[in-house]
Amino acid sequence: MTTPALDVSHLRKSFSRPGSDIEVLSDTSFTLEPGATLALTGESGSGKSTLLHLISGLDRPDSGDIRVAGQNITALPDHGLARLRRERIALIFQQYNLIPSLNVADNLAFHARMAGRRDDAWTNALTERLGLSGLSDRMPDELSGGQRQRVAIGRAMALRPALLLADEPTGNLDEGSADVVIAAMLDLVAETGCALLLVTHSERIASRMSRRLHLSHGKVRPA
Ligand SMILES: Nc1ncnc2c1ncn2[C@@H]1O[C@H](COP(=O)(O)OP(=O)(O)OP(=O)(O)O)[C@@H](O)[C@H]1O
Repeated sequence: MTTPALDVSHLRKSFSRPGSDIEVLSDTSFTLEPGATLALTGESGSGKSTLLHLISGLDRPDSGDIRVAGQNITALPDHGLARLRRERIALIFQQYNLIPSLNVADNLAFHARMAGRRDDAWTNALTERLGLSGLSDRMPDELSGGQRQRVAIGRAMALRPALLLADEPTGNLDEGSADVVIAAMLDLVAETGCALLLVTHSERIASRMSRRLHLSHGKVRPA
């Protein structure tokens, strides 16, 4: 049996507010196989970003388990979690989050170099596959939104993660640029066997994923 890229089991998360607690996730469970693509939808405030933060190890659940490529991240101490996040989980955000002082080539290779896993052949292949070959010397502020997001995808995939988490990755892009970005992600996910969990408000983008889940009242259900 294949080990799931992601196994989320009975997750609960509340936030304490003066006078009241907000239960955001009450019993959230799902799995994602290697190479699978999943769209997560839900109303604003339903907890999509909270769920991504827990899966990426940026925050801890109150209870429940999260396994990434078989490893239970909820049981890991902080340093082990930081390492797993660096090596197995990649994140793409709506705001690109490129390093403004580094050019395209250095942004793309940044995380792999930081992890001591420089692989020039793979980063060169990613540069070409993402249509960035002529842009290697450009700085982030000299790029369009779609180009910036393609650099962010390259940076995420340079480490060959088991799981790619994308939070509204095309939220700032027009339809044409969004389509190019989604096609690039799906192409690289299919090639590497990485699993993709993508949060979106867009029906059009969600329909491109192989599976869909809707988050409502703290639980996910097939959409
Ligand atoms: N650190 C926090 N402290 C208190 N409440 C929080 C915190 N983070 C999130 N929340 C609350 O948890 C709920 C879910 O927020 P979350 O950002 O996960 O929703 P979302 O589905 O991603 O929304 P959107 O689609 O608008 O981005 C909201 O009611 C939010 O106010």
